[in-house]
Amino acid sequence: MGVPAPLTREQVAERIIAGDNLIILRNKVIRVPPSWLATHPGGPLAILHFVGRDATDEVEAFHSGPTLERIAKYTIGTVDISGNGWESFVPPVMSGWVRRMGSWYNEAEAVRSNGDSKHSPASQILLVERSETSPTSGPTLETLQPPPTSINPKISAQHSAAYKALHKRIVDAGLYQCRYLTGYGPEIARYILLAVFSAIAYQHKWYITSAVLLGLFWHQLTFAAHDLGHVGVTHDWTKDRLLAIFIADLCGGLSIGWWVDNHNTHHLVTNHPVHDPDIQHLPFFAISPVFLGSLWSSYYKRVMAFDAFAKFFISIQHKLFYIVMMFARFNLYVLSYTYLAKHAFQPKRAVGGRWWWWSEVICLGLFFYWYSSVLMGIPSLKMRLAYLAVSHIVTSPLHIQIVLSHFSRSTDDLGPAESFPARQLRTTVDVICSPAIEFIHGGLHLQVTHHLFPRLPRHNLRAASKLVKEFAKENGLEYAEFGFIEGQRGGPRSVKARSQTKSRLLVW
Ligand code: HEM
Repeated sequence: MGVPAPLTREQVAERIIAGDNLIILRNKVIRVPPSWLATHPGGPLAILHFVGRDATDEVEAFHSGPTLERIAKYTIGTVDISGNGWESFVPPVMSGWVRRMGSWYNEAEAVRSNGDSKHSPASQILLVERSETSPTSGPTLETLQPPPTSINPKISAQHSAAYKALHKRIVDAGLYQCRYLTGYGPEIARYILLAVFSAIAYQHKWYITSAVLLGLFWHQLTFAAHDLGHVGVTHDWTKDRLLAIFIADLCGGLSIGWWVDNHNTHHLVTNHPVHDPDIQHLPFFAISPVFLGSLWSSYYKRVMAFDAFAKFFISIQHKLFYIVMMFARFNLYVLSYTYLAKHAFQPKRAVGGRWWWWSEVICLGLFFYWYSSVLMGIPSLKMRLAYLAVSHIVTSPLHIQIVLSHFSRSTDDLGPAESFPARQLRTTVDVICSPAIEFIHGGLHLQVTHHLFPRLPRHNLRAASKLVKEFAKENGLEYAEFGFIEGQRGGPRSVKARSQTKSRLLVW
């Protein structure tokens, strides 16, 4: 028997329309079984956002070697990627289509841009609440066709090839190796010192000092939880997750499961107004540019209303920026517990089973026990409230930094033709800071490199970012970076600029 002929674009499209989740990896067509969608450790949306697309760079960035071999076992054929590579389709989920009980369901209506304008590129597809007249039968070939784009497929293929070469340089330089002693040793010493000094201050009844130190402890711990959530420390899912549950849930009161789920989606559709949950977090819609029109969030499965309340807060969002950031951690509690409640009866993931859910619930219970005991041990109500507020407000530089890392960058959707590295460099920015004080930013100031290589241990990001800068220069891509203070000036200003910009949706 000869080698089967590569599948044509039409054949791939037909199978997607028939309900198959096909993704392209190098020249292979991978069919992800429906059962795997619900149990995928990276969540179903990670896969759904790549149906019909060349997902090689994303998949190789997010999976370990053995997992990549496992993924290859789902190959059902090949495609011809000579020339400029595979011309990606628009995944059905990006047009509001999902499969439920084996049938297509239109959960939101896709609004395609009318063409290039000051406010939206021709490639932009947003989602709005579905109307009575929304189609019900399923996506069509037309739905899958990519919108017009300014992206040159030849350049995109070059970026992608250069990224693969860069990834190899990073692997060959040993930058995936975690330096436990010299890398994490000082971190662990810092966490212990902050916790111990906070306890000592508390015992001496220096409550505000204790609250500040506790806030600093949480602030620093977040970075460790972040690395563990990316399986970037031991590179073993179970070990990293157990450590992360201890740090995030028991010490910090936040769900690591919630964080990993939405954070991975954020990494894959960075800054997309309707698909990136990280720019939709703040119930204080004011900060987020996505609320400039009533849109549908494919992650939260709800309409983000552009109502009178939202309009008012958008008009003053630049004034509220720091106030909202001061209390951002409370919002993370809400998101964490809602996530765990929603996932109580969901099918167990392929890695982690149900134990992760129970461990999180138990550790969160223990967090509430120890933190409320701390508060109740303070004699006056006024001081208790001050302790609660100060310990949370001290963590706010973290939230400001994360917001700056993405909100100051483009939220345009340039369509599936844009390469993974080009998209990450366009939507992400570094905060410049000296190595001596970079522990304050926890490695996340090197956000661009982190986004290109999410599983890299944080202490190797600086070395990797030198290679990324060379890559960006050679490929004519902007590597954006600014100082933290400079970013503060630009950050709230850019938020203000957005408040004054008309809705992208309204412009259409
Ligand atoms: C048949 C297809 C797939 C299989 C078998 C698979 C398997 C896995 C496994 C076993 C993990 C746990 C981490 C690891 O062992 O490396 C994982 C995590 C993940 N996968 Fe997949 N995956 C598939 C497709 C995809 C696709 C198409 C994407 C999108 C680009 C994706 C994105 C992710 C993400 C974001 C994570 C989380 C990584 C992290 O926690 O840092 N996966 N996947």
